[in-house]
Amino acid sequence: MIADWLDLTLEGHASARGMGRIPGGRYEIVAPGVLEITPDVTGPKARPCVISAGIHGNETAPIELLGELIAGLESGHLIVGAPLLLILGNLPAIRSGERFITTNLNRLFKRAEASVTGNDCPSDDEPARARQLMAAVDTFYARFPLAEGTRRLHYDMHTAIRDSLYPRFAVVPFSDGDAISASQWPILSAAGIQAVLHQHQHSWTFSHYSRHYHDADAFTLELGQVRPFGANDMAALAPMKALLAALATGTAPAEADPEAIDYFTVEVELMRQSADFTLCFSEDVANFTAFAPGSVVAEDAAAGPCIIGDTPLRVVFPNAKVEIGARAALLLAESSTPTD
Ligand SMILES: O=C(O)CCC(=O)N[C@@H](CCC(=O)O)C(=O)O
Ligand SMILES: [Zn+2]
Repeated sequence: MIADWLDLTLEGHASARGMGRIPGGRYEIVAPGVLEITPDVTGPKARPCVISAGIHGNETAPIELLGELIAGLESGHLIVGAPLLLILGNLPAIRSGERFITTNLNRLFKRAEASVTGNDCPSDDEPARARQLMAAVDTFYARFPLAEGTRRLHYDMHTAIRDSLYPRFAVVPFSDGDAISASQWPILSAAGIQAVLHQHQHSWTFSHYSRHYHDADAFTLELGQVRPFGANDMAALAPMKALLAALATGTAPAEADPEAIDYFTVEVELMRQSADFTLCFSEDVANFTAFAPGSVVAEDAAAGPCIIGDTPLRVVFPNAKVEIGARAALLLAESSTPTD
């Protein structure tokens, strides 16, 4: 029973391997917390989809969404019609309700460097998990060749630490390859995504991995704010749930006006460079808050002040407590188009 797989995985009792049937297809547990589902017959809009949650252990709404998807597939309410790789990311962190145990898993998705010795990580837990997940994604995408004119897909679902002027938004990882398929914007709009920000440089996140190495349409999706299990506003995520159902059944997702989304590009990736680092605004400043030219947004003993230049910029993911050398905030400019 794959619904049990989710519970047992979260409780730490799941077997590492196992396989069986669900209505319309079969499943295989290919690694702890990694479930591959293969349809008997692919639907008209099928594309190989990686859907991941819990890369940060305290971000529970995406795990609830994944659970609802699996329950629908197992009960036959949804008939699987596309190859799926469903992933629960950082299992020890999910069990302890922490963002991570030793180091941020979502910065380690870089080939041949996940065992990085240079990141001062005292344990191999998260680097080992990154290697395992990269291998699972590689195997999955290799197993299912693409139909003519289709792209691979990866939605890596998260929730944000802070409140946000746009509660649901997508991060588009940087790529020097093909642009994201234009068809994604109306689909994300219908799924309730309100803003999109395009990264301007490599970031070695999980979604970046699928885009950079596999040319997938790949996104980090921020779906509300961090809450404990049971305290999430799942009603606000009903359109996202419907999108996941369409992907899983290989049917056409709903579409809405892509101009309902506001688009941004990253201008500055603010890094914490010293132990003596502070953000010059309060904890309750929401994601996407704009700072006027001349505003000092951070002070760093090594790098000096970070001052907004000639145009206003919006702040996203501000976090003064990140490891030294890690990203402490993104500063965004408004953009008129969704292309990257
Ligand atoms: O709210 C925050 O400060 C962090 C929320 C979060 O985990 N965001 C992802 C974004 C990944 C990306 O840039 O694509 C992260 O920081 O890993
Ligand atoms: Zn996250």
